[in-house]
Amino acid sequence: MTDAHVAVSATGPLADFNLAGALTWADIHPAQQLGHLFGEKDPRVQLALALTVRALRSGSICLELDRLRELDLGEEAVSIPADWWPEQAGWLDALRSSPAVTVGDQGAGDRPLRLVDDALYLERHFADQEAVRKALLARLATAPATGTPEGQDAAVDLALTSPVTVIAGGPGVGKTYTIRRIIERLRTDQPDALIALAAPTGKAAARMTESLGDGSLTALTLHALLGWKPGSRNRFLHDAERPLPHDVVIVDEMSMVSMVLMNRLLAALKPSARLVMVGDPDQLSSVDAGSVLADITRAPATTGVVARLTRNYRFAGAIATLATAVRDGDAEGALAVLAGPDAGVRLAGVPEGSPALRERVVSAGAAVFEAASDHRPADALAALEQHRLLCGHRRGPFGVTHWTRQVQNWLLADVPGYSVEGEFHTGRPVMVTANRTEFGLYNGDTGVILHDGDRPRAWFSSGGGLASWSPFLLDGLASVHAMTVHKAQGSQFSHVSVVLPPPGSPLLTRELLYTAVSRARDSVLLLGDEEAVVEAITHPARRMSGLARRLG
Ligand SMILES: Nc1ncnc2c1ncn2[C@@H]1O[C@H](COP(=O)(O)OP(=O)(O)OP(=O)(O)O)[C@@H](O)[C@H]1O
Repeated sequence: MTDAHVAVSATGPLADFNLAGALTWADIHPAQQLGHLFGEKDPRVQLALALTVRALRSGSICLELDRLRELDLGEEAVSIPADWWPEQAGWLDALRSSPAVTVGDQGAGDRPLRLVDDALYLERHFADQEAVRKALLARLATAPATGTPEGQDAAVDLALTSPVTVIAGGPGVGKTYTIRRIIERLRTDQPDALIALAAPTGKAAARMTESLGDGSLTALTLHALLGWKPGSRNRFLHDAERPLPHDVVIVDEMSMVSMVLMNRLLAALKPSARLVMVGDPDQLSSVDAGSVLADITRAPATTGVVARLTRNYRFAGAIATLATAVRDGDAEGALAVLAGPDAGVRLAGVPEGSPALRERVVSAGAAVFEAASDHRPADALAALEQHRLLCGHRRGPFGVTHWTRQVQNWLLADVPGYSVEGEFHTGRPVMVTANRTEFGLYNGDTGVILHDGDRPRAWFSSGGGLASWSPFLLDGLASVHAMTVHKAQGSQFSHVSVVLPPPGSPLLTRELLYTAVSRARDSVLLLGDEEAVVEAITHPARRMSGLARRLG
């Protein structure tokens, strides 16, 4: 392999894992630094550090040494031969006696690594997790003693009194509806309470504002709420010394909140403030490391403050049955729904040759193109939301890049008058790839190109209305004939088609399939074979994290 990532100076296990594609220079470099700075020459300790950094990159807070086989070593990694892994007892001993490792949850934390419950952390991430744990336990200690709250009424009652409330449930169970009821109750019962609404992304915050809809409260990103300091990654104006003034903070789309951000949020709440966390713990977790919502809802300590919403008010039928089977790990049930009489859910083989996919993509693309050509922006945007092609991968034959090109070719072949001449051709669906708050646009927002005479304009739905800008001002627009499942999180479409990652892909997980399926309102077409479906359902992407266990 002649990859720029190959760490030429590595030797021993680091070099082996590097050549196998499981560790890159970014993982190995800190391990080598450890050798220089702490005199730690034991290759097993260096390997453990490199793997911990690697695990962080795929979202794990720590490296659980007894779950190494489940470690996500990336898209390109070949499977690691069993005899490459150091023998575990000896490996743990080497870590325990290393000058670079603090052992146990006490102690100064002046070493770069920490070993707790046979899980290895970078000290900074252990500190974040520990701070989150302690802050949650302190809040739980003053929570009212209830049984297991279930349903919307219990959720509202809890949010009115408990220092911490979790409202957990899938799409359409009334999470937004319940937030609205909480706000109404607060306004009558606790009219002096200062309320903040927040979400992890700009797009989610904009959607929260819109769906709560009376304009009296605006949701902010968590970064904006906490007073992010430009140029710093995770430093904020509000912290324990300068807490937020709010009495109640309601955070939506909690599944996307990382451990470090959760720590900053908890630190910035004044002691009397109540925190209401809303989200779907079964969806994909944050881009940054952590699986905070899933951890919190799983820990026995939080049973009394997690209100689960299960009744679906939006859709019944095959999509809901499929989503539930996927979530519950019921592969047989999922295959039965896919093979059943309801055409709303279907499994089709090899995507390239799938006439069903081509038909969906072309009819959706044609509708967007027709409306754009007739200069009907509202119709073009509505048509764009009718169907979305989702991929697990970005690159390769199952990825967004390949499928964007494929869809374009289908449209060129099948839609009369369709042309891709010029960068901003009529009907091109575009996606904003960075927050552009000056335009009211957020990373992940989608729009369509229309023409005013010969000038292209990019049209978006914005704040309940329509808005358009010159696409040249919005640099970084991408074509959105296909998008990743990750990017689609928080959005729904009438019809969804999903190119499944191939069997063996580390991205083929239960959470990915559940998130993809639950984006659909009216129909979902899965592209892949039964093996891929079964593999996804039987592989929960359990990120490694000590939070659930240490919360108790
Ligand atoms: N108790 C209820 N009575 C009547 N209608 C309800 C109730 N709860 C929710 N709904 C309706 O069901 C639909 C879905 O609710 P809502 O949008 O709040 O779900 P959600 O959990 O926020 O979904 P998503 O996560 O997809 O945003 C909405 O139209 C809402 O008005």
